[in-house]
Amino acid sequence: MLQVKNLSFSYNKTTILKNLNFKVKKGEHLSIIGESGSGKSTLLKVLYGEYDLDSGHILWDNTEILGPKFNLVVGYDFMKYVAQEFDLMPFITVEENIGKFLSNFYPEEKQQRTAELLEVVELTPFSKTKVKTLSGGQKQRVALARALAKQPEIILLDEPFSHIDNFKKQSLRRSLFKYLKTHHISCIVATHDKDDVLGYADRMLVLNDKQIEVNDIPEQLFKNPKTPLTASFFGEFNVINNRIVYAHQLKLVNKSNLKATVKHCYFKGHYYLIEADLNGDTVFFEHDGALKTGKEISLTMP
Ligand SMILES: Nc1ncnc2c1ncn2[C@@H]1O[C@H](COP(=O)(O)OP(=O)(O)OP(=O)(O)O)[C@@H](O)[C@H]1O
Repeated sequence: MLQVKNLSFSYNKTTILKNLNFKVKKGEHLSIIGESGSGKSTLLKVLYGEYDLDSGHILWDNTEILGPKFNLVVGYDFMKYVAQEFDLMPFITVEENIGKFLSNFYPEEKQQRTAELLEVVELTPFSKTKVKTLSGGQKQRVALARALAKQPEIILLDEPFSHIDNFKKQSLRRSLFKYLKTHHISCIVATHDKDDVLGYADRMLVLNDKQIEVNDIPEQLFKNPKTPLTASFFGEFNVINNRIVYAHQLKLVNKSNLKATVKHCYFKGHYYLIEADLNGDTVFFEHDGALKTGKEISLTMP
């Protein structure tokens, strides 16, 4: 289990993380979310031992994770970290990059393991391709496979699918997260994408103003977001009568006390997002058809 106790960290004199406390159990999947600049990447780097803490402790089971002041080489065998900038060897092939950290003593096992990992990241057809000729998304997948090569106990992923197109993202996400769960590998994923969280993460931690705003089960946070920041992660929302109401919860009805005027209509595929004026405030709701600008409407909320 990973235990983070009273962790504080600053770059020079600027505090980025203040007094964080949380745990990640074996095989558990934790998502870290927060606005750009809230310190998600910094937290992953600190957990990896890339920096020294101002104060606090990080423990993986009984091993204390320490920064460069105490370690000549950053990192531990049980933990892998895939940064946003993946640092691969460009002049060798995909399979050589993945196999780089596997023992040459057992060539058959090495080959099997490489083939298994290529499948997890859906790069089997590129096994003999030189990394320098790959696209950004393909390189990101090689970096993921390489981090898994030696079966870590915990993996830290910084926006793991940021370079991967939507077409591939869905299946890669399923394949990778399924692999981590089956092999009881704990993972901490910094992300901006709710699809990386819903359906996969056991817990979701929201970073705000250097601290943990909330750490809970994603379903709870989705159903009952306590703050606009949490709600905004899941989608378009409104604050009406001091309540957070998602756009999909606000419905058009024949008659109600919530009278609004349509301002704009956005085509969103299987629905339209309607922007309306409600007593001088802008509200958004989802509707299955387009509505004309200027139309007077009535709305209801749960
Ligand atoms: N090496 C560094 N030295 C000094 N300040 C840094 C360094 N790296 C990041 N910062 C600052 O720390 C803060 C947190 O940055 P960080 O990259 O951790 O945020 P983030 O939540 O991961 O953002 P994003 O979602 O945009 O990736 C930012 O204000 C950033 O400018």
